[in-house]
Amino acid sequence: MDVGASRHRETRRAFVGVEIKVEGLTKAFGKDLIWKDVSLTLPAGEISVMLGPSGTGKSVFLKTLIGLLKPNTGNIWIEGTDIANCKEKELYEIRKLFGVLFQDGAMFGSMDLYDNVAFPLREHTKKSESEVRQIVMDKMELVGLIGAENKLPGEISGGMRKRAGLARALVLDPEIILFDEPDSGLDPVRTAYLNQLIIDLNAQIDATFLIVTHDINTARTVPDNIGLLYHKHLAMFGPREMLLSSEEPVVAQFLNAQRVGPIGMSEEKDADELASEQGIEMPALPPIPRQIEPSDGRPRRAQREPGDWCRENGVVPPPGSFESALAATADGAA
Ligand SMILES: Nc1ncnc2c1ncn2[C@@H]1O[C@H](COP(=O)(O)OP(=O)(O)OP(=O)(O)O)[C@@H](O)[C@H]1O
Repeated sequence: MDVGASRHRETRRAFVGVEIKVEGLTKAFGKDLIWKDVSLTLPAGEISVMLGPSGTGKSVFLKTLIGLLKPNTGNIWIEGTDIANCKEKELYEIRKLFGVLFQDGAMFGSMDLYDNVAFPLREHTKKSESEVRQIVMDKMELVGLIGAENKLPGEISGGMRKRAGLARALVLDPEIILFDEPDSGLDPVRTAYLNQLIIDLNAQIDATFLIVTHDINTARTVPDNIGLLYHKHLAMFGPREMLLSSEEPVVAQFLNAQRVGPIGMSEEKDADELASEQGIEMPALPPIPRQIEPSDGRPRRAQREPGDWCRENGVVPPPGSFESALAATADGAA
């Protein structure tokens, strides 16, 4: 009998995470408008990614979702509470649903990884040290850090720090996990491992994930949904296949990392540059890659069959879409 698999089954929860419904959200700092009228729903238990050129307010969006920043107008509904307009006490309660992985892991430099991961438990619960130990070791195992408990954050690599930050974000069993650029500063191999870890984690805990990233490969292969902030508004938000098959110039340019299109060096291209591009066609959309699947082969609750959304919506995906990585490699080699 596969003991690992049965233990895994037991740890999968019988419920899915929490939906976040954002309505007409606007944020400005003084006269400086960051984004306006953002509306979207992060579906319960699904993985969503928020993309956008630098400075478009992705981190501000994350901080607003968790109530660290107040929007000027709009609502953020979580389990029947509008956290954009609720009392501090209610916000405090709702915040307990969140786990956040900050960009640099946000570890205390003087504490070893064990104490860093144990910190929220010691701070926010009355658990005994033996219970704390069990939870910390469980989460350290989940992120592959067993054996590194006594290292200081300064003694480990950036990838390990992120995983330690993730273990700490998990100790209070969050229903929603926000990842602020989890792949920043990581090499492509470490990013691939972290992306697999994110998928495996979602399969296991069914929480609602929102990832802010600049990494196009992450955006194309990890999430169930993609959003794009651009020019002070939400250009588009929807299922991954919808955005990856979209010909909308801003979406197609950003998701395919192309130079031709409306987005320029300083976010918007100037009129001359755009005029010189008149008549230049946008390159054809590349194939839609397959979404990363859990490493144990069991589908996530939110996972859909490759091409499902395109079929349901009568969209013909770009040629070569959804071929398995192996088939694509074999084709390339032929
Ligand atoms: N507390 C604050 N007070 C005033 N302005 C702020 C504050 N926080 C962020 N900003 C401004 O909001 C804008 C958006 O910042 P934010 O960090 O959210 O962008 P981003 O899309 O996450 O960028 P990047 O991709 O480069 O990390 C920036 O112009 C920033 O200066």
